[in-house]
Amino acid sequence: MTLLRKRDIPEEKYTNAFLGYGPEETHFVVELTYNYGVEKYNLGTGFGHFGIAVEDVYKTVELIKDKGGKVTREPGPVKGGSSVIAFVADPDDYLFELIQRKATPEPLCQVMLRVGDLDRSIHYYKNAFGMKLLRKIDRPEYKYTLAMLGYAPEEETTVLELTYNYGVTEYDKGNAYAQIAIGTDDVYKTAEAVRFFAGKITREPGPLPGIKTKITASLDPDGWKTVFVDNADFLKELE
Ligand SMILES: C[C@@H](O)C(=O)SC[C@H](NC(=O)CC[C@H](N)C(=O)O)C(=O)NCC(=O)O
Repeated sequence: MTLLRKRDIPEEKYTNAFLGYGPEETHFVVELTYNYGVEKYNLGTGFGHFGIAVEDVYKTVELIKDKGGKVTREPGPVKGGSSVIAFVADPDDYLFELIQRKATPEPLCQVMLRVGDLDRSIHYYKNAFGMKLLRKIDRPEYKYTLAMLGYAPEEETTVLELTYNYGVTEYDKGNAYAQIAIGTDDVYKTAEAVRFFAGKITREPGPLPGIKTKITASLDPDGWKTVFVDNADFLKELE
């Protein structure tokens, strides 16, 4: 990944770094936050991983090992399927799933979150967020079902991978993973849609003090947070 931007907000006692495979205007990026003096977080059990598409999982894992990285699952076909995958952990133990795919414009291809009722989540993300259900995979032998949701095909964009483990209705969300952010042309309408489809608004839509970018923050039926940011305001902020 490339370090795209770093900002220090001393008055709020944190520093952010934005990393990704392309500019923030067109790519999904990871926003890392360092809160002054906080060295350790609880990752909980609900957050799964970020997915990264690579052309050769075996070679990538060798490179990661050579650089002293931590491999938590050796490369090979996924249990119950044929995709070649591996898992690696970053220094804070966030998991990254490496997924073997042809070259793609968006290698940062998944955010995996565990949910307690897959149909409830699919209904919510389709209707409140306008996402498409791209794929559903049931692996009864491993007692889980996945749903891939997003705004474009998986080969082209980042998708939300929601995982339902049979019989598990709740997870510890910890205090490490925070949220995804999605662009919208109208934060007010988005907030209405969230409320209509039983999500919760935790920050009323409107401009942020100081920078004036309009945002709204929401929780899905499992309590996973999404911040919506006004597209035009965000582009101005990046200028
Ligand atoms: C692309 C898609 O097929 C995958 O890579 S699924 C990866 C698979 N996921 C799960 O097992 C989800 C259920 C699990 N109980 C959980 O909550 O994480 C996976 O991680 N497989 C591991 C393996 O070794 O194959």
